[in-house]
Amino acid sequence: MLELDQLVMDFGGFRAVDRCSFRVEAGTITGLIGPNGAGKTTLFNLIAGAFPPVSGSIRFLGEEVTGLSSDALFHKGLVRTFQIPHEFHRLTALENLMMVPPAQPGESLFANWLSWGRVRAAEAKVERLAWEALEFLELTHVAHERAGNLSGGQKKLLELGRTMMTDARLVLLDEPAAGVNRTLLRKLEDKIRILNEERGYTFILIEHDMEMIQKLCAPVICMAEGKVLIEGDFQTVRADPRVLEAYLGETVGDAA
Ligand SMILES: Nc1ncnc2c1ncn2[C@@H]1O[C@H](COP(=O)(O)OP(=O)(O)OP(=O)(O)O)[C@@H](O)[C@H]1O
Repeated sequence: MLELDQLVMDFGGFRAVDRCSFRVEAGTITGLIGPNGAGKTTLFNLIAGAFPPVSGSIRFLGEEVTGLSSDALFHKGLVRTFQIPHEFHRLTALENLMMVPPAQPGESLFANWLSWGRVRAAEAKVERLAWEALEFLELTHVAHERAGNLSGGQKKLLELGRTMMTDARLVLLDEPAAGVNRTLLRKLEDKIRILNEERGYTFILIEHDMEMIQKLCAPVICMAEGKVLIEGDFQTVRADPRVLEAYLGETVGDAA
């Protein structure tokens, strides 16, 4: 589904992503781990089209997509979840879902200007989808609650819900477990698994919570200092001395 070949990203003279190559097979949940500053988020930014790489290439669904904007990638089914924007905190959970732009350009409001009936039909479809997402995520009881009032875990579920409003094929999740209590964390894991197994979403997940990585992810890729250190199943990656060394380096560095 996704193929990264020798991706490089520099900030000034600093190489944040250093010749990263790997493939993501359709139907998998790939875990991306590594110590702070390893380059994980920068790599996500490259994949999602936030900025183009200095060099290297990205193929998605067999097509060369290097340098395409995040908007163009979104329409191809490559979706990155973001924290709910601050200005959306005043909107309800339901409205937040309904604000996700349509996945198909043909569904734009402009196209529907021609016919009031089509506008109403499109709106009804979006609302139905939004309720389905809320039901799936067990959030119907907070449908009319402002997003800003939701707990950390409920916000993460809502972010996942926003991907359900699109024709997502590949979803990039950046630290889904951060700030989520243990109960909601289990629910979040279940929902990610169901979206993967039953709805066919492929995921790449950056996460520091190793329990979540162990439960959900195969394969696991560990990065350090901008490079891919190792790829394999959780046990193999965890046992690799280079991985231990990379994390220990972080501990020593942090303490200094
Ligand atoms: N816009 C930027 N300008 C300059 N340096 C940057 C920029 N974005 C990231 N970096 C640097 O690139 C390196 C990789 O950062 P990145 O955020 O990708 O790491 P990470 O693995 O996601 O870390 P964390 O787990 O802490 O989120 C870091 O040293 C960071 O300071």
